[in-house]
Amino acid sequence: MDDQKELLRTVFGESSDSEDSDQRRPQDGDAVSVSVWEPIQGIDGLWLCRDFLSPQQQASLLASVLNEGWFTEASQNQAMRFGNLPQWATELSDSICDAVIFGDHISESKDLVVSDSGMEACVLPSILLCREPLFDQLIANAYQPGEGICAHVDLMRFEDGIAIISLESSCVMHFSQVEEVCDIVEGSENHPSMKKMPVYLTPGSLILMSGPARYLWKHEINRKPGFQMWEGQELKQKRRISITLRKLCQVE
Ligand SMILES: O=C(O)CCC(=O)C(=O)O
Ligand SMILES: [Fe+2]
Repeated sequence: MDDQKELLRTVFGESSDSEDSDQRRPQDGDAVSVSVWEPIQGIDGLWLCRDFLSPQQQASLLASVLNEGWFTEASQNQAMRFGNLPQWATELSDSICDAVIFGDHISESKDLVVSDSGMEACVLPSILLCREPLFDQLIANAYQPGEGICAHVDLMRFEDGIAIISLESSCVMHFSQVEEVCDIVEGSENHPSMKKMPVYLTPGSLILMSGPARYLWKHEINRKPGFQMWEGQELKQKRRISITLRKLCQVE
């Protein structure tokens, strides 16, 4: 176990068991026991946990979201909460914390995952993981088939360390470097650094963005025909709901 993990486990103790919640930890019969994190190659600070929520946990989270009265009509596509989050969101945030502390990394090479700086990469720097609360802003987005979100970097009013959980429908999220870091010259659209990097998000998956992934890369979801391609196939679209958790910057 690496030093950071050992330190975090000492600070946080062992994984907390379910406290009257379906979302906290996998239940009996669930196949998932330990969260597995994949670094997204080429995007420092972007990690994917594919099986973060079991099907049962997804159903429970979706029920909690819908129970808020959100998304009862197809025209309603966004809801936000600031400050004290609903209990289900606090539990979700605790589960993210557990998944970071107790999860395992995988890498194609089976070597230690290293960041661009040559340091062993961590899913979320401990300075972010230890802040209290970990998240205090929640945004839930509902996308009907064909709907997505334009390329953007999340607003600077939010701190580093952003989590996105996907529900209901798979999608491809594309990442592209912000222009200032691409050293753009005219006609450089085909330059490797301008390439959009696709990341496949399945229901129940979680991505964490920090550092370069949060500040130096834009993310977008284009669900127009022809853009949701994965392994040569166009994805079938249904409604997709996402939960984004962030922490507001403190104002002095
Ligand atoms: O829906 C998503 O997966 C992304 C949402 C997002 O990027 C945002 O709300 O800033
Ligand atoms: Fe975003």
